[in-house]
Amino acid sequence: MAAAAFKLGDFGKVREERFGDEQQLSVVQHTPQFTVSDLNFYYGAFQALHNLNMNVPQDKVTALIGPSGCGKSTFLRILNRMSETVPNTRVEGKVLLGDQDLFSFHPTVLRQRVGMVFQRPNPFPKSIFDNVAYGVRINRMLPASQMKDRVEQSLRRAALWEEVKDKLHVSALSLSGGQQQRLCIARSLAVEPEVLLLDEPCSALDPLATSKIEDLIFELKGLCTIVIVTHNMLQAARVADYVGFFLNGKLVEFEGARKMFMNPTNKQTEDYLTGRFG
Ligand SMILES: Nc1ncnc2c1ncn2[C@@H]1O[C@H](COP(=O)(O)OP(=O)(O)OP(=O)(O)O)[C@@H](O)[C@H]1O
Repeated sequence: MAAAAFKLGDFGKVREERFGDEQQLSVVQHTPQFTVSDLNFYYGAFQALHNLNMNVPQDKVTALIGPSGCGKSTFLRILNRMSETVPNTRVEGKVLLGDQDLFSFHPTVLRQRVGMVFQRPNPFPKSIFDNVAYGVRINRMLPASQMKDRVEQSLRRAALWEEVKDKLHVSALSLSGGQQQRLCIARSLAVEPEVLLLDEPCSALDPLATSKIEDLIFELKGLCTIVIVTHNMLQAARVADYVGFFLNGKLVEFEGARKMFMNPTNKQTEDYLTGRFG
């Protein structure tokens, strides 16, 4: 998808509206949630990621941007080991979650801590309540008596409670696309993950639903670490604290969002942001 044409000043206006007179963030200021060292990833003989090194800061929003096919989703899927579900793949290098080796976890345990929401909402063919309760139930995280509260809290956090509180037992498939996506976010939040990975969560949504999800991402800041892949540069400017720019499987630049959008270090980053390619 070609990026729309922007001037860096356009991003400055968006940042100011959303963040006011913000400080420039430096990556070293924050505790890393993920520490990525010399990471390579292969689909068969094809190398999709090349020697990635970065710290993804804890309890902040990090946006991953870059043209189609540059490896953003591959990287995101490594962070909760969904990448391993693709046959004939290989990973090299090191990723720490906090101070623990990401690859030492049992994937099911890891995915309780690192939740993921996909591009297209994928509710289960169950009631709204059962969708949200699903992960909590299968992981036996709570007694049944506390489930109602957890479901309500998760739906409230996903800004969906008011719209569904009177129909918790109807099928989730009867909800609109935007509501289904917020339901999937509520389902991920219900297990109280430390990290939420969002792979283009708004690409199938209309502007109103998109703006609700962006507000939600903004509100979740400080409660969990969010890593979002997006093709929408204005969306990245509206929600991100940090931004990583990928190109051809390499991480070209990783910066505080203000610096990235207003004064990128790399010429290729500026060309991508301003729509000269992509
Ligand atoms: N299952 C797979 N098998 C083989 N190659 C794959 C597979 N998934 C992705 N790739 C390749 O890996 C590279 C990176 O793909 P990836 O989906 O990570 O890019 P992306 O930046 O997320 O793209 P987009 O923005 O279009 O979603 C591409 O060349 C893609 O063709």
